[in-house]
Amino acid sequence: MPADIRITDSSLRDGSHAKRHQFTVDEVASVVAALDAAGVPVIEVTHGDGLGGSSFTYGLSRTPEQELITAAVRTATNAKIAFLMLPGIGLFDDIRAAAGNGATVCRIASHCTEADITEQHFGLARKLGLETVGFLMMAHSQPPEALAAQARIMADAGCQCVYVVDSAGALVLDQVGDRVAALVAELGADAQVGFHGHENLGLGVANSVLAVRAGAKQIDGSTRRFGAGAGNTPVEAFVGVCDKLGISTGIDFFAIVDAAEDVVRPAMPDECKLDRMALIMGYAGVYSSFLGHAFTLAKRYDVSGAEILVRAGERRLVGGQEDQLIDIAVELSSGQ
Ligand SMILES: CC[C@H](O)CC(=O)C(=O)O
Ligand SMILES: [Mn+2]
Repeated sequence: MPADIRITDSSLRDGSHAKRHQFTVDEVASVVAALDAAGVPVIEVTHGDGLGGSSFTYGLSRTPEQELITAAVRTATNAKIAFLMLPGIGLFDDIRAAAGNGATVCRIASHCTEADITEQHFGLARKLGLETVGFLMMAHSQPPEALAAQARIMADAGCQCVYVVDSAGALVLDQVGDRVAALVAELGADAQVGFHGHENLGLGVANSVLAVRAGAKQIDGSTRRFGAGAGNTPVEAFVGVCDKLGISTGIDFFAIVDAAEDVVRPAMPDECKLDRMALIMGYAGVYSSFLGHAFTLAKRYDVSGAEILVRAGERRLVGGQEDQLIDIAVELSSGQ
């Protein structure tokens, strides 16, 4: 029996932000082995900012991501290995390399008003025979109908599942359902709809359930919430909730609970916490991957990390504008 929904685990990609991109091959292999054994159907492995993200601006990787992808592919017996790429950070050749190393799901992300920058990348991915997923990031910042129009651009370019991506963990309950429903109505049989949640307001699981009720067929999470900000929708909790609601995921609850505790937690530098800075991100609508940057800048310039995030929210900064966090920190340190 096919599962009702397909879960993609992002611990080894969104978790890369929380790990400051320091994954080793051994960590990736052990996490993939445990998730695969628990029945997780798709596992995403890439630098936190996607292919090509290893850089001074986004954070240098300890291990080249293509080596991590290769190790994941070698380890998985059933799970598909996915990678993320943001046009402008990753290049066509990065997609070709990931495909050559055996990854089969290509996830392409843009800010949620800029889907047109993904068109060529979806074209290449389909030509390479990859399954395609599109990410409309910072989805809280646009109303349902605007997101649906952007989803249409991705689907027409060859995207097979468009995700509503709550990058800031700012969406609340029906705000998720309304957005997912708008995409489902727009895309019909042309593409599936997915949801990617963050825990910054503590709603990852509840928001994901509402996404499924509105018609989402693919849901992202991270085991042990290992992700940016307060982390992602916890896969193990979501699987347990789905079991109780009669939504089949194909993942064994007890096996994923053990994987979370025994394998994923030891690979994490710290728990992903619902603390002051994470809550502010959810409340102010700030990109979750800014957390580590704000933390580092707060220390370097001796200013409040929370205040950096509040100003980032006021300026409506989007992914790729990490350098503007430095401007904010400098302003705060000079009393502006
Ligand atoms: C930098 C890409 C970003 O982390 C993608 C993502 O997971 C999100 O927007 O939530
Ligand atoms: Mn994310």
